[in-house]
Amino acid sequence: MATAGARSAPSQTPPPTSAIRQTPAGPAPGRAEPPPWQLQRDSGRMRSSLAPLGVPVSRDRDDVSVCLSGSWYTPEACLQLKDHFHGQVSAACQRRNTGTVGLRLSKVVVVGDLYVGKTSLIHRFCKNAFDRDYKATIGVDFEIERFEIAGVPYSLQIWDTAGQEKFKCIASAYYRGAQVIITAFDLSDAQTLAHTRQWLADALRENAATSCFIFLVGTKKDLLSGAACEQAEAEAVHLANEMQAEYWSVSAKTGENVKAFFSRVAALSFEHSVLQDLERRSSAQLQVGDGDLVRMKGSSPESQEGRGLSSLGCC
Ligand SMILES: Nc1nc2c(ncn2[C@@H]2O[C@H](COP(=O)(O)OP(=O)(O)OP(=O)(O)O)[C@@H](O)[C@H]2O)c(=O)[nH]1
Repeated sequence: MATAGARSAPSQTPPPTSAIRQTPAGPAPGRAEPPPWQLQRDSGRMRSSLAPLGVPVSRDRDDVSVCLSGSWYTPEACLQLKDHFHGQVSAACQRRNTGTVGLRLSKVVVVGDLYVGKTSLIHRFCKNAFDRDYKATIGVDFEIERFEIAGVPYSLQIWDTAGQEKFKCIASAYYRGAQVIITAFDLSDAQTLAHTRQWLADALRENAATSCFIFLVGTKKDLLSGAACEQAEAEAVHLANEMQAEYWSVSAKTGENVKAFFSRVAALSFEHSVLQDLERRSSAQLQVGDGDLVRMKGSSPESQEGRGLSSLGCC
């Protein structure tokens, strides 16, 4: 991935109660376990194409607890209105029965026009930094963010893709396998909102819509206020509904909503990953126990019906 991580010199001049809150660092000895819906973000990360296992975890934990709802978006702009994880997910977390979820990376792909602030959004979340200078992303770049959700380790691999047309074919090669698609636009530039349809269509060409969470994110919220902001957000919510996406407004400059947004991304994709894993394991068990899979040569299923083990010559 020769182009990953590169930034070029500037070639051109982005249920209705809040439950995301700061919590103290992970449970100290003797402290009560966090409730199952709590999520703790670990600021350990890496910038390379190495596999996720063994990614160093830094000690400066920046913990957040997360629930599945938030108050900064309207219910119409929300994918799911619920306060807690699915019952099976909570139970699996409590029993530490989340299979390989903690070992895998969930892929998040961020797409959108050039200059809308994709890199800035990711940098604000992963590095808590903001750069006023524009350096175009060349191809793709990625960050890995590690979380602990309800005691289960969980990692997001967040792919930053180039918005410039000339890098589009490189970037689109990395869309496949996304669990989350974040389509970003600049709240102060209506054209970039209109282009999100095409960005989403391109990302969905490589992914099944039913297997992805789709987010529409308005960036640079700090540049708008009052009626202009309300109007831009209303148009975005309307489009988000069409796209079956969840809408968020953020500012990488001020940090507004950035952590809450990624916590929401992590919570939804974590829940989905655990449910998928439970389903996969239960269907694998069914197949092992399914008598149809083992059949005596030369005999029809009907002729075997009603036979006990002794009639098959076992005992
Ligand atoms: N005021 C303000 N400026 C922002 C914000 N986010 C990004 N910018 C600025 O917008 C410009 C473009 O930001 P980038 O994050 O590089 O944009 P990008 O979408 O990654 O661009 P490409 O890599 O070309 O696709 C930079 O000058 C940023 O400083 C924001 O929230 N508020």
